[in-house]
Amino acid sequence: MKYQKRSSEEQIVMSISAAGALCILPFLIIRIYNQDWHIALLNFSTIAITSGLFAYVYLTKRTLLARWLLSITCMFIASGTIWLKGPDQIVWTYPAIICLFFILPPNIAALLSAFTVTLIGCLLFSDISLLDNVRFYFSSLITFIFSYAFADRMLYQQAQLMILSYKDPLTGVGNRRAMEEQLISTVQLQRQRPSHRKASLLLIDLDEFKKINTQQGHACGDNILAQTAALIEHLLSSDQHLFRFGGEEFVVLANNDLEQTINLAENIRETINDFQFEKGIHLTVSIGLAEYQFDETSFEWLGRADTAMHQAKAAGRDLCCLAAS
Ligand SMILES: Nc1nc2c(ncn2[C@@H]2O[C@H](COP(=O)(O)OP(=O)(O)OP(=O)(O)O)[C@@H](O)[C@H]2O)c(=O)[nH]1
Repeated sequence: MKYQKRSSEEQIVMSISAAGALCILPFLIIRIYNQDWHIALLNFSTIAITSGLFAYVYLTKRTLLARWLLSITCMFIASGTIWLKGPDQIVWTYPAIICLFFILPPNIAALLSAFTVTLIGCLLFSDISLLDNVRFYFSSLITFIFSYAFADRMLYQQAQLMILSYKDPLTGVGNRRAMEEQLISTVQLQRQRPSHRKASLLLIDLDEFKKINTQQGHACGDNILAQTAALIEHLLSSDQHLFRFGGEEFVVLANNDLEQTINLAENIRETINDFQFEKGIHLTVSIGLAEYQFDETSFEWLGRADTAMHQAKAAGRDLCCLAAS
């Protein structure tokens, strides 16, 4: 069977649904045994809903509707149980709050859990002492604050990790992973809509870069790479994206017609040639340029740009070469 990779959202919804159904099952059996039909019906409905949501996410990989339904189920199973069985079921409030923060964005979870706590508070108000009321609100508030802080922190760290995983740490431009994903989506778009505006690739290789490392040191080489990336990035429009392909090679993905991309390549070559780097270092680049051809893969497209770049090297460097069709 083919292994299906699941997003973290799918995993969270599926595990909470499965855990919910499995944890409630023993209670359902006890309720049926005790002929406690109202709560048995509530437990049965919860198991049916959570199992259904598990199957829905498993089969469709969609989570938006499932997350909302699961949150509403969490809220109502907690308040329903307390309403039917009385104050000794109060403990179900805390897992319900934590669950909401796992499933929904922190601000929405905060609103829904405040609603749930208020609802349960109203149901319990006249059944428990004033001190127990205060205890309930305080313990719910503490659970709420910890869950909010944890969920908010997780969200922030997730966003930071996402940025880091697509960024080259030395130059700050997109890394190879970012480039590959962008290339794949560009190829998909070009295949689906051949009439869509053209896309071209520039493969930019720094000439005789090894000499800089050998003569001036690796740290100086690093600075030159970062400066080169900044110089190129400065020349790009919003339709053109720079990535570090690896080592001293960069790629520009340009969603322009060929003429514009040829101008861009010449502009990059001249700008770097004219620039005075630190310690009086002078640098040139060789550029291979390839326009996307219908139905080729991203690998083939990049391969043609690479061949053109090597032709530029072979022809004496500091040149732009257009790939053969
Ligand atoms: N400082 C520094 N050097 C790097 C980095 N990545 C790759 N290099 C160096 O880049 C150099 C690339 O050398 P080569 O592939 O032989 O090419 P070249 O000297 O540029 O010569 P041509 O490409 O033929 O013009 C190697 O010396 C690598 O060590 C890096 O992140 N920092």
